[in-house]
Amino acid sequence: MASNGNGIEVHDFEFMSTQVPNGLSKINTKPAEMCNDDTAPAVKVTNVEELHALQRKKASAPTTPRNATNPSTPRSMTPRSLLSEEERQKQQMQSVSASLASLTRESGPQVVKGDPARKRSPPKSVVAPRLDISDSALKFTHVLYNLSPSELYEQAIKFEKGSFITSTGALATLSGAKTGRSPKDKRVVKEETSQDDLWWGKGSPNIEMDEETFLVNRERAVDYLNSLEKVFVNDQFLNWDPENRIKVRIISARAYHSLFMHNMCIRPTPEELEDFGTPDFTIYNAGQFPCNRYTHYMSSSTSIDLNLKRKEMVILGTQYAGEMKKGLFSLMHYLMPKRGILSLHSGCNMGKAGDVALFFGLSGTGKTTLSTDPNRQLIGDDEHCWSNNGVSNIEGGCYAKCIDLSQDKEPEIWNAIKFGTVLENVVFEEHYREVDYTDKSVTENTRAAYPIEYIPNVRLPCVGPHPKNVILLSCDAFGVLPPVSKLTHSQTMYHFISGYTALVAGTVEGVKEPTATFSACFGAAFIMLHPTKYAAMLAEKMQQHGATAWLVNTGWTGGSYGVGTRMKLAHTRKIINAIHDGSLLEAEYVQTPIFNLAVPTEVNGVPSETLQPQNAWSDKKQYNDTLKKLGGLFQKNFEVYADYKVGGDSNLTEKILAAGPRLE
Ligand SMILES: Nc1ncnc2c1ncn2[C@@H]1O[C@H](COP(=O)(O)OP(=O)(O)O)[C@@H](O)[C@H]1O
Ligand SMILES: C=C(OP(=O)(O)O)C(=O)O
Ligand SMILES: [Ca+2]
Ligand SMILES: [Mn+2]
Repeated sequence: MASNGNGIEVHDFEFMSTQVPNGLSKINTKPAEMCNDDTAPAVKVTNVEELHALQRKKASAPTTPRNATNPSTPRSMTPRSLLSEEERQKQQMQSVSASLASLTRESGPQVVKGDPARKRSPPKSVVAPRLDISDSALKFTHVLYNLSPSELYEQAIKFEKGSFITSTGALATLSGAKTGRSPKDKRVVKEETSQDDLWWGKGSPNIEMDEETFLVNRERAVDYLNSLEKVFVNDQFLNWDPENRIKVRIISARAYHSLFMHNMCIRPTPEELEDFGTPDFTIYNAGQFPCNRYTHYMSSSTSIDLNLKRKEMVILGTQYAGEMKKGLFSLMHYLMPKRGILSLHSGCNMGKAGDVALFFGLSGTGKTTLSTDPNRQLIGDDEHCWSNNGVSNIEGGCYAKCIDLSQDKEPEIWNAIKFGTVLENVVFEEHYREVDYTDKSVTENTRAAYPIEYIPNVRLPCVGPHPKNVILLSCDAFGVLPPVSKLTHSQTMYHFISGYTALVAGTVEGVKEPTATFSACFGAAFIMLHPTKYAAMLAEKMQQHGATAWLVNTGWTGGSYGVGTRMKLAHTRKIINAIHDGSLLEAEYVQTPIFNLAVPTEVNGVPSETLQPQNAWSDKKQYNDTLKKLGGLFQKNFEVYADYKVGGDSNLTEKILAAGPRLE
């Protein structure tokens, strides 16, 4: 072998070659009539740019499939409206420019659609030229509008630190300093259109803010977003009930946030996107950019501000994506009851016989895990509406906890963690990018957000008939609540209003004492009206449709946290199966002390001795003391509701008060 002088190796043998003056051999090209493998015609381009342009076919982001038989709805490329494509795009960008407009300057920012990295010629403005020129007005903000998961992956990986593709194809991301919601930093504007309807004061999640302060924060977010070279805009829907669909626009600074909402909201078809028009609600997510602590009402550098009159939400100083999803849920908790529709913090699935079950519960109690069931169609894992027509999912995706996730115990969720899924704050092996779901180094609240159709037995559209069973999930770390009990109508209301769960205090070594959490309607952080309003609606709907309610403890058995163990998921699933198939309704029941709960003596597949919690405890005195202690916590929590009426029926209120634990 020899070198040609340029460091390139030249093979010093001769094959059909002729010697040329510089000593290098020239290989003869084959005659045309000889056998040639290269039968495909040459590409029709004149340069490499054109070749690369060919690689990318014009289309829009994937939509949420509308039915189960055809999950991949063909993407029509013919615009339905009479507007030219150019005119339509212009209107779209004018709408985005209006959303991003500063309220203190003359007109909206100059927005231009597309990735700044791909532009070669100067962009054309979509807003009229103005006289009061400022630097911010001269600058273009590039709008990455409803990008597809692939495009969002590329943006995240190129520009956002901490973004990686895992071994199964998911996008691993970091949410920064905040790895959970910040309920103490949530503010709701007190304004004349909604203030009389909303729940204010003790126990309420709605901490007030005035209209002007909202505008200060809005301006801060808008200025921050416009100062960026590019922003992500998602135009999507909430609610599978077509009559009560809400159009939402989410403006964010990160591809991770855009992909998260792409997965979590309902994805429009190209036709729906064309007709999108003005959104009903807009989120300005400034993410890592903090609020100004000198601003009135601010108690930290994080602020999540909801303005029902302006139909806007501003997020400053947190990148936790769940804040957007749950912010929209708060909005629905205001809008839907106004239309006589009950909004529910619950999972929902449906059996082959068309029997629908709701799974209420606070964070981590099992809504997502238990509504994802191979034998039943998934309607949704977290947010639903119950109208006169039945139930509908609000969202287009699921948001599962992944701590200790195993393929064995939760195969459907495991398999959903693939290309397109956002994995938040998980830890992975650095070379193969295999996720270690047991690793809590970043947080215990690791999450996966995936489109709902990633669960194979999804029900599309995500709607169903009136529920037959209502399951109240409680993760009782005290270990005294029975694994399952059947509730009376008034007990259902008592436990729904109480919204009890007790999780272990944290991951700190040696923390033994569980802390009780009472969260009205199993979602006090998201409700907008007084809890009794939702409770009255639930009571009425359950009675009207003859639904049965159950209290299921997915928490501890055989002792409190530290002594006992977590209820086996396999056992909880057996219990849930017995609820679904109707067999539990036929069972024999015994009443428990203090809480007076009806507990079945047998459940197929569950050891009978675990059904009565006192049997599972070795220290009976400790069991009794713990049970009394929990009863006392329930009573104390309920005191504030003693003065409220549930619905028009004063009898019901009395019955609810009597349905709680009795300590004698
Ligand atoms: N017996 C059980 N029932 C339900 N979930 C359980 C049980 N034991 C352990 N788990 C775990 O608890 C977590 C429940 O979380 P998830 O279903 O996401 O809650 P939610 O959707 O209500 O916030 C999951 O990580 C699940 O694996
Ligand atoms: C995203 C959340 O939902 P959940 O834990 O109920 O699944 C949350 O409460 O932050
Ligand atoms: Ca969940
Ligand atoms: Mn939830």
